[in-house]
Amino acid sequence: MTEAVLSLKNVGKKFGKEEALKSVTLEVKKGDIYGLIGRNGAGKTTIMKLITGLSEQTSGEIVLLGKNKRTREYSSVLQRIGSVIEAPAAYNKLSAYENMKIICIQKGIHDLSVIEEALTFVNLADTKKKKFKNFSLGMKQRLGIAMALVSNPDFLILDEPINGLDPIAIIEFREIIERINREKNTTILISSHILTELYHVSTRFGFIHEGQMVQELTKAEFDASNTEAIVVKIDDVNKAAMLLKEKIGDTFEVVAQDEIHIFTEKQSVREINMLLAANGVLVDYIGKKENSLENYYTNLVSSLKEEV
Ligand SMILES: Nc1ncnc2c1ncn2[C@@H]1O[C@H](COP(=O)(O)OP(=O)(O)OP(=O)(O)O)[C@@H](O)[C@H]1O
Repeated sequence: MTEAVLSLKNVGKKFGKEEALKSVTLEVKKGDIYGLIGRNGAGKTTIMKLITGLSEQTSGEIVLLGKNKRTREYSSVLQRIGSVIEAPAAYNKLSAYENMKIICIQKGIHDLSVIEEALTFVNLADTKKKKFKNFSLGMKQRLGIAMALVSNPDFLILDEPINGLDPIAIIEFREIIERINREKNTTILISSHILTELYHVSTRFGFIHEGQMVQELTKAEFDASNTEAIVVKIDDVNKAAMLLKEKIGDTFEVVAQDEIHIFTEKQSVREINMLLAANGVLVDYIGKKENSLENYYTNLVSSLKEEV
């Protein structure tokens, strides 16, 4: 079984009377890129602050790299993690290199070659004297990651790093995360409410809602439970269903008076379209429904509301 880098068991956190976390159980395994998914205020930052020792849990157990948070050894394992929680903290008037040098001094790192290496890793090696205050948001986020990388962490924690980035910066960011995970063998915990992006980058997901862990699942499990479908909207659903039954058996579902979802991989969009059109069924729409983390999360959250 793959080793757990982090586990939370029944962790609760209260701020006064408000319960920000209610008995959260979560496990990040070695090698994971774990996507922590939740709306604003769901409790993502609170979890990250508890792990990094910026805040104390009210109840439950946190074990990081084999050490319980309630033991003294926890502070030593914190040195093996890197984190960017909320905004990356850097001096506005200093360059990327100068900011990195300060981090190295703070962390007691004498070999300054790590700076160049970390900056290269996040595509910031060419920023020369440019000051932090003049960086784009994407550059700021990447510098935050470079700062977290100087100590070569086993585990990297990133709180909402994609927020506010433009599409190109998001792709660049994704490539960097994947490279860190692959080339440095770093396990990564990343939170976001931009679910399409988390879908691409993560290998495992945890859905958090109103301070509770609703579900954890791997990307493979998610994909298996979200079969792709060909969606057709037609004028005559009965006739279309009859034609489809003859052609592909029961691998379709009538979901509305004008809509059918087809689950077989054997037929292409083009073949289905031709079958329907050739038999006089008018097709208003035909296309593929992609796996959507967004839909999955929305359905999960609304099913919770129905249970209440
Ligand atoms: N220091 C604090 N004092 C009081 N309440 C707090 C504090 N920090 C967080 N909370 C509350 O805890 C809940 C969870 O907040 P948290 O910041 O963890 O959510 P989040 O999922 O990270 O949201 P966001 O995406 O907006 O950052 C919220 O209701 C928030 O108001």
